[in-house]
Amino acid sequence: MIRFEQVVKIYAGGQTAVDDLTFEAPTGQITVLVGPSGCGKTTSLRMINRMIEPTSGHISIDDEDVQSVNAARLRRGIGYVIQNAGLFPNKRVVDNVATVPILLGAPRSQARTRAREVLELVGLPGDFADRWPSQLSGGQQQRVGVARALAADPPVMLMDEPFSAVDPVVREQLQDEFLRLQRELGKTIVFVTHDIDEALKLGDQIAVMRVGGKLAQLADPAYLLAHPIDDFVAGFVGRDRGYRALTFAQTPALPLAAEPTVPLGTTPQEARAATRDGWLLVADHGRPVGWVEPEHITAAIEPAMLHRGGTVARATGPLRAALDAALSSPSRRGVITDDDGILLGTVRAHQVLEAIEATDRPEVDEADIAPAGPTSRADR
Ligand SMILES: Nc1ncnc2c1ncn2[C@@H]1O[C@H](COP(=O)(O)OP(=O)(O)OP(=O)(O)O)[C@@H](O)[C@H]1O
Repeated sequence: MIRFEQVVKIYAGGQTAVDDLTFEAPTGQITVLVGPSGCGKTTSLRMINRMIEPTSGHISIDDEDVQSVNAARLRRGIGYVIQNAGLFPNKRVVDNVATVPILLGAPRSQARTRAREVLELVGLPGDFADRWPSQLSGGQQQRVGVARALAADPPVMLMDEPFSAVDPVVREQLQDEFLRLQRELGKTIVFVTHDIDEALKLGDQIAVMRVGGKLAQLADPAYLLAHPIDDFVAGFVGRDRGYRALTFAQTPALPLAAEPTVPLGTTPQEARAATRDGWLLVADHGRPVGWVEPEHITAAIEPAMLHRGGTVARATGPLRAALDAALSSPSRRGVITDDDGILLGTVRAHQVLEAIEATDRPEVDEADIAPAGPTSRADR
């Protein structure tokens, strides 16, 4: 666990960057520091590995005060990932990743073997290792940055806007892969971002900071969305927070209606006989593949005829996904499957809304600042 106790940082010019910061980042979880530009996120992060020294207060890792550890040694034991990856341009990818293990005394060949393993783990197998950083895309460079931080298998990782410099599609992929990795590795991570959506997606708990370096609220994502502590936090988590909170709502049993399906290859005549309201669900071995309008087909059903707009939701997934499935379906019936993608039935938007109405909201805690709840990544 990383613990901040009344940490203050006042820079030489008199600028208070961090003001009386107290919080804990629990072992094996992702704590996200989020807030507007200049609120002291990076300063807070860099005080953990002593790239910046606090003016007063204490930071400890597993009850050991970081001030009592040699700064260079401390840093080698903590993974650190920054925006734009910060790779050494004159070192091949494999040697970038092997840097810390070598500094820690690993023989070069062993460090390189480990580097190749970690590169594979982050989705850069084979010949990527032998390229120069300039021969990689921005997203691939970020992956190398994550691999480099993981190479020495540190229990603690500090990540400063690691996915901000890539386009939104690549960012989503990197976030998904990062969550998958974290489920396997269970590192203690402090992650800085100014993007509330990224914070809500990645954080087991979120520390919202305000300009002046003060902690505004510390809570898990569902609680933060349901109970922002003041106007600043409410504004920061956004106007559509009620809708976004559905991402975290436990799914009650939805009233699913049986939905007739036909396979690919069904003739127009058969399809017209099977439809109830002009739309017909096509499934392949129980897996829904899309909707057709039998009135508008003139040949046996093939993939190119399918309406692809509708999303599919898992029965165990969030209510937001079920609502989206209903709203995006051309038949207005949302397709619901089991975890293996097998059709369970369909649901209408008003039924999802009724389920939402019946859902408990997170309770308001007596304390103004809520502790992170028991929700873990694996549950989402
Ligand atoms: N070396 C420095 N000397 C003086 N002031 C600094 C220094 N570094 C940062 N600051 C100031 O401290 C405050 C906090 O900066 P910090 O970089 O920690 O914020 P941040 O929340 O990470 O911002 P951003 O999201 O823009 O990166 C800012 O007002 C900044 O101008």
